[in-house]
Amino acid sequence: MKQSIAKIANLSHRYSRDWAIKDISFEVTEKGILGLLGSNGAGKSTTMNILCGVINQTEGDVFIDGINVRNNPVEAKKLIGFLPQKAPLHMELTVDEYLTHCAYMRSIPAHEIKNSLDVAKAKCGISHFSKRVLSNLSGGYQQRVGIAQAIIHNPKLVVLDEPTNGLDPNQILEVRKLIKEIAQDRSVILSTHILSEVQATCDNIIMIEHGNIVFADSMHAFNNYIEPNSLILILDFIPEIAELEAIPGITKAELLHSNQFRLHFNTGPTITKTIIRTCQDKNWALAEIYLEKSSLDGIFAQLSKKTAKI
Ligand SMILES: Nc1ncnc2c1ncn2[C@@H]1O[C@H](COP(=O)(O)OP(=O)(O)OP(=O)(O)O)[C@@H](O)[C@H]1O
Repeated sequence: MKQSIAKIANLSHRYSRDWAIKDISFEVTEKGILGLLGSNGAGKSTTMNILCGVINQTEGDVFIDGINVRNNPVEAKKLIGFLPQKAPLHMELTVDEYLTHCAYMRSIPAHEIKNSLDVAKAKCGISHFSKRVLSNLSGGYQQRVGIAQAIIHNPKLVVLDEPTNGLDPNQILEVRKLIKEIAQDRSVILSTHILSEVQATCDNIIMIEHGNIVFADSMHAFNNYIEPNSLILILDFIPEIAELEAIPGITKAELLHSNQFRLHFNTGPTITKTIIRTCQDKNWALAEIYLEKSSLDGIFAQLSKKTAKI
């Protein structure tokens, strides 16, 4: 069984009047990537800031490798690397100057600093930019420098708050690949409001909404739990809506464009086989059929319905 590296117990936080998170509990296992998914304002940054000792919680406890972050922040922070939503970069410094500064901030002994820089830069693929001023790097490379500062002291846990925000599609793929690499020998918590980010990167997922956890399990369990319930059907022959709704398992059919329909179903995704067979039998000349992926809002709606049934 995997060891736990972080324990978040009954964590709540209130900014002046309003609660941002309420009674959140979860554990982070050693190695692998945990995705913290939630829409804007759900409470992700608040959770991460408390976890990393940036702000103090109103209630509850956070333990990193058994160390209480609130009671012993200096020791706990030695085990954590943090890349906040806005990377703490000093744009006027070169990569080496900046990372050296970070190494001093992390109390790395002077004789180990060069090696720490070399390891972090090699891991993040930025060794060739050592002398480059940060403001002259692309957004993707600046983010790599942000990740390098988070691993400079070789922490057991790395916390990344929306690490691919603002990057172009190629940079997103590269940063995701880098995150997977750094998670090979430590735990990573990654926060995002993008479901596909978690699906592409994470082993486990925690979904948070209005400051509460609404789902916590493996990615595999999540994908089984959240099944699509609509599909798009494109036909060369246009049947009546009533004929589509007569297919067993179809609860509703909508005409989207001239020959494109959205079908809602209450069976599993194998409904597509029934539809393909019906199209053949009725000569509707099937051009295309595909399941629709649920949006984050749709998933929250599905989750709250399922949770209400439990
Ligand atoms: N410093 C603050 N003072 C008052 N309220 C705050 C503060 N920071 C966050 N909040 C509120 O707390 C709630 C949770 O915010 P938080 O930033 O943790 O969410 P988030 O999931 O990280 O969202 P985003 O992705 O937009 O950053 C929101 O309602 C937000 O407005």
